[in-house]
Amino acid sequence: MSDQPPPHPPTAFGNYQNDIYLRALGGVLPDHPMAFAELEERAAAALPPSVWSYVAGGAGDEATQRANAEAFGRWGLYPRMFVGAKERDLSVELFGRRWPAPLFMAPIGVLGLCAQDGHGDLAAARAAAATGVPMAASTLSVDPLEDVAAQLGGAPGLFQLYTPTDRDLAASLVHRAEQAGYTAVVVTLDTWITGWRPRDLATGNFPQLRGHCLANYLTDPVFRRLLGRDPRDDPQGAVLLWTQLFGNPLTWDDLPWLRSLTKLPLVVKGICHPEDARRARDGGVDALYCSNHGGRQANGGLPALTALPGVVEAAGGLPVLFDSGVRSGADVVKALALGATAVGLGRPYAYGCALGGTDGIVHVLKSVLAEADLVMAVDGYPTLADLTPEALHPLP
Ligand SMILES: Cc1cc2nc3c(=O)[nH]c(=O)nc-3n(C[C@H](O)[C@H](O)[C@H](O)COP(=O)(O)O)c2cc1C
Ligand SMILES: O=C(O)C(=O)c1ccccc1
Repeated sequence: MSDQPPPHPPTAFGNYQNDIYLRALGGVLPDHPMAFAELEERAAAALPPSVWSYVAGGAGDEATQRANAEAFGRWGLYPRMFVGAKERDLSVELFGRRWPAPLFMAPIGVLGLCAQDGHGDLAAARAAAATGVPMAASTLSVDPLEDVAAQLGGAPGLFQLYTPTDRDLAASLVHRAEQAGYTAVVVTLDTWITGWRPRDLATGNFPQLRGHCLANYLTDPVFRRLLGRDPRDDPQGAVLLWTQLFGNPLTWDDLPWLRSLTKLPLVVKGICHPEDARRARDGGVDALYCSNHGGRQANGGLPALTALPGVVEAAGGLPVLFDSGVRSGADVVKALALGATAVGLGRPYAYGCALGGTDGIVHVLKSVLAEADLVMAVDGYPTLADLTPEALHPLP
């Protein structure tokens, strides 16, 4: 991965709208859905049922998952007039790189399986290359993290770490991410154990247990040493070893060790309580990531958007990444106004991947960015600095 910034001007995302209308004048309509509801419906039809239920499903009766998305409806943006927000600048500096917009692809473990060709992680990396939108690559990928990084084409990549119980394996994964050119390490804290997921339980489906998305382990020298033989000679043994190594119930005592693993910026994902935000900041992390894993892990939780302002306040100026329930450009703008530094898109880009691989993901990213840009234009917020909590009014 080169250090060159991606060749995308950090502006005028709204032009995607013009492109679509112009193509339509020539008789060509968009290949992919323009509304989230249709995107979801078509992805449901396109994906094998087991992949669909894994991706779309969540914990318990999915009340928290729904609440994540509904929370955006409880805020309204004030439109401001006579601003003349003719040019918008959505670019943001993060982890030593300039991002074209405060949007990134959240880590999605089974993304690989969402693509028709079975290589969704590579599709997402190519979509990052095509748009400049950074990708957070999951530990659980079909293709090894090095192969994913090789497709990023200069767009920033973040490596998401599921911290294994074996410290040497953790160090090896992080070292590989550094070598491959990722610009930050995101440690996910809320998934050392799998939440209660009725859809997956009803179908007895858990992709990793069937050996899917384990490439980062199978290619790892430490994992292979622990396995004691070539994983191809013992695929069952490899999955069994993975189940033993995957989930590490970390405590605050582990944070100094996590911090010592890398000089790259360290981000902790799953922070929703202000006290946790303060402790993580005091423990030397470089950024917080407010998320409830899209309601996949624990039902009965508060919407991540509701937790965001408390995390931002406790962050004391550290960047705060955010995801969970973002479905549109307007949602992105609201999360930014509530203090997010950058916003992660989750399921929607996985659905784009299901419908059209790289092309489908590019369409989803461009649509979300175009809407965010046009909301900022129409409502009179030309820069990210204009998006403050004062831009929002709570709805009854
Ligand atoms: C199918 C699927 C797999 C996921 N895998 C991971 C993962 O490997 N690592 C991680 O940190 N988060 C993972 N997440 C959580 C996302 O990063 C993000 O927090 C979540 O998708 C946000 O919710 P939303 O998609 O409803 O907006 C996954 C989410 C989905 C839908
Ligand atoms: O499905 C997920 O959300 C996920 O990230 C995961 C990964 C491994 C075990 C359990 C959940």
